[in-house]
Amino acid sequence: MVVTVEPSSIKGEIWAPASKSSMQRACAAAIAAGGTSIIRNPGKSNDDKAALGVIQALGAAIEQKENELIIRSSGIHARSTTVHCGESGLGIRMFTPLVALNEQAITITGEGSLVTRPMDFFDEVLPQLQVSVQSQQGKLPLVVKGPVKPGNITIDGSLSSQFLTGILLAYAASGAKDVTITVTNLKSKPYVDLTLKVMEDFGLEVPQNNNYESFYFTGNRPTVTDSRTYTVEGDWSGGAFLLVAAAIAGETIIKGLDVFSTQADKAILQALMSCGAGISIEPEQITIRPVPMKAFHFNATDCPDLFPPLVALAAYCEGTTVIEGVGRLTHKESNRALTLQEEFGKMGLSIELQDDLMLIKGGNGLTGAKVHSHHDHRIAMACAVAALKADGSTNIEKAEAINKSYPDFYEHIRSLGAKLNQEA
Ligand SMILES: O=C(O)C1=C[C@@H](OP(=O)(O)O)[C@@H](O)[C@H](O)C1
Ligand SMILES: C=C(OP(=O)(O)O)C(=O)O
Repeated sequence: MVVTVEPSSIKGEIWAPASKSSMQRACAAAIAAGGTSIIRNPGKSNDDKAALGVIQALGAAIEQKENELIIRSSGIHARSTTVHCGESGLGIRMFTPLVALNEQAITITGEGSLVTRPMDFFDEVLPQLQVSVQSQQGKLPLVVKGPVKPGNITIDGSLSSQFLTGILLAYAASGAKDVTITVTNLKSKPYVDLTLKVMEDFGLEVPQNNNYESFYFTGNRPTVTDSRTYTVEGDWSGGAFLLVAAAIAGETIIKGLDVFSTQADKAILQALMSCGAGISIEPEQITIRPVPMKAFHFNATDCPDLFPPLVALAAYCEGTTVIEGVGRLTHKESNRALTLQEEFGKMGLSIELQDDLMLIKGGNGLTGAKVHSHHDHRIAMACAVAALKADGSTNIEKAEAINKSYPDFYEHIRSLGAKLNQEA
């Protein structure tokens, strides 16, 4: 699909979408905790749908109601020998240790960019938990045969926090007792906070967190409840595109973003404040309007998904913006440092990469161009937002990539007045 964005002004009020990080964790915690879980504000992105498919394959029953889901679980008992994780990095890394709670061999597959993303972690770590694993030299498909036997282990957290999220959930689900997960060089720490928060919300044991260096399970699960209700959080990652669109293209009120959330991408607020954006934060809503903005410095090491919206923002900030954390971008849906450089380059933006730093020379205006998403949802959304104030129209090829996280994105910005055209 090609989406054409014409220069536009936006105005109005919009609700942020459901967070796939919150929704996918809720699916995993619901099956791990057992009993009945009512999930309010469920997400409907492709990654969310994949998570629902995985827990069904692992034995959960799902009932769809209007704006809520009911998940019933009697523990993790696979009813299929294949589990499909769609294109979700979190999905495969979080669910693989849970799949490995089963005794039978199960094949774990995925699609799109997921087939080239690194999974070597499992080759190294799962055998230490008595799980046999086969991969294609660290890539999909994986075949795992458990059950996981939790023990004291040391894992590397430098590539992704998602593996730790999976191990934490699997340890909690299997009643790990008196064991410690030691983690070296953990990145994306707030995502681990979100995991621990969801574990707490579903009544799983939350291990003692020793400064993100080790996590200790006593084996004492808090009072077990048979049912609970969980509301999926509004998404700061998708919401960041709405906030940046407003800062660039017109006064907008964004609702549904919890300023007390543990989501990593809430840090977009710091960047907006550093560049002098016209922002007003209230408990129920954030209002943002265009004012002249200046270049800023920002460390995105622990919130790498903010790079694409930050580049769109920096393009409209006077001077050279510096963003740290480029090394975190290599293994996402695309190699995002390079795709941002290439696609924004077509719109006339200069982006330099110096080791872990990205330097963006903003404030010179952008030119509409023919760009490509590289099948990466965040690249498509960043280009669409930046195109709102470019000179001339922008065509985004493979624009449907947004379905991975934010299927309503184009509808949402259109409802605010953006001039968009979609062609099959
Ligand atoms: O746990 C999560 O929900 C995620 C963690 C982050 O990955 P890394 O831990 O690999 O940085 C982030 O980039 C991804 O989009 C979602
Ligand atoms: C990298 C992302 O997701 P995942 O790793 O879960 O595929 C993302 O949403 O930008």
